[in-house]
Amino acid sequence: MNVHFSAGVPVERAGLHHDVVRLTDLRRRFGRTAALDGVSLTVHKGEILGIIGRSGAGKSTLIRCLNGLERPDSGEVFIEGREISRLGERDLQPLRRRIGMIFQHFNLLSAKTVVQNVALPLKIAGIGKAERVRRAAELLDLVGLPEKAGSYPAQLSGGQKQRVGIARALAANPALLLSDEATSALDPETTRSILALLKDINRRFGLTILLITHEMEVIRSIADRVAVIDQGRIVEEGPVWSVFAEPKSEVTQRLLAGMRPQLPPEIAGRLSPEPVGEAVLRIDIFGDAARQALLSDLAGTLKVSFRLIHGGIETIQGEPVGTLFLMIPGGGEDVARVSQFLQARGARTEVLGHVAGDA
Ligand SMILES: Nc1ncnc2c1ncn2[C@@H]1O[C@H](COP(=O)(O)OP(=O)(O)OP(=O)(O)O)[C@@H](O)[C@H]1O
Repeated sequence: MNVHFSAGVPVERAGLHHDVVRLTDLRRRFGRTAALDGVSLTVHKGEILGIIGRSGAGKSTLIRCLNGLERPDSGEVFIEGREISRLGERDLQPLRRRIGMIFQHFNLLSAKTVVQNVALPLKIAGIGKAERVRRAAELLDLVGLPEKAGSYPAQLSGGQKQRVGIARALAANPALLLSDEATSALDPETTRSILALLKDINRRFGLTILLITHEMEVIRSIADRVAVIDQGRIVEEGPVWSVFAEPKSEVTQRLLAGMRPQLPPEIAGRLSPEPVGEAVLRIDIFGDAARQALLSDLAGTLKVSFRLIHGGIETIQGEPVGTLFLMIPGGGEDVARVSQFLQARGARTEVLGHVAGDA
């Protein structure tokens, strides 16, 4: 495969900027709504940054500020080191080409063939036909659709349309691929294959990707870092595994709720604050704490009995992150000893309550 994402970009622009995007204190109001309320954010070269937020959080306004469709009331938008928020339409055009976009509904031109769709950004950039066709064929190879060059979008599946969208977005060698809910209209299996393709392109060619989504699953699958946006503010930001391991904001905790092990409802429904029967202990572990033989050490060292009732450990970006639920019979003393033992090993523990009788 002979695809060079720096080809055609002057060397001084291709190599200089460690940060592809930098937003500083971005603000945009619509009447009384602060769509962006002081957003500062950086997208580093070569990374996949995921921005997640609920409906109305400010994601679309952020994207529009990034590609110059919206002017912020204040703050700055740097693309490859150049401030764009006050540029006129003429100066914006070449800068917009530095950002390739893929969309939820693909936005392909239905009257044009696949190869024409992919080559369109090159045509607009004034590239000659032979070069356009060569480059489009190369990109269709990259996204696994060489045989569909002459097809029309209506003849493709959703996943194939998005592959064409990706090829088109990459045609003009962008510095940044901006993915706006690009897998939201796809079934889970197709979503996985599109995300795998994006990750592969990121790893092989160092392409910087900014993913906008409302699905934590998308973030977990491929992002390196995540920023959580709510009511126009970034409420949490960090490496994906660490935000999954220790979500600090309530919004992040809610977004993660369906993805982390939860206490089974039949036990949750019987929880009582009264210290009777068995105590239910929640244990959150990550990193080194999750690499140890924590439970067998606990049983061997403290000689307390307990049972594991639910939980799991998954690997995110190579880091183990997990939640376990134990039931511990006996008095509060044992529970305190167990908690202390686990905390000393780096785990977080919380006594959720007690369950009387057989659970
Ligand atoms: N042109 C506009 N006029 C008035 N209000 C707007 C406009 N654009 C956005 N808003 C408001 O700003 C807030 C942020 O909207 P935005 O579309 O950026 O959120 P979003 O996170 O993209 O939501 P969604 O995921 O539903 O697309 C919302 O309260 C929205 O109603």
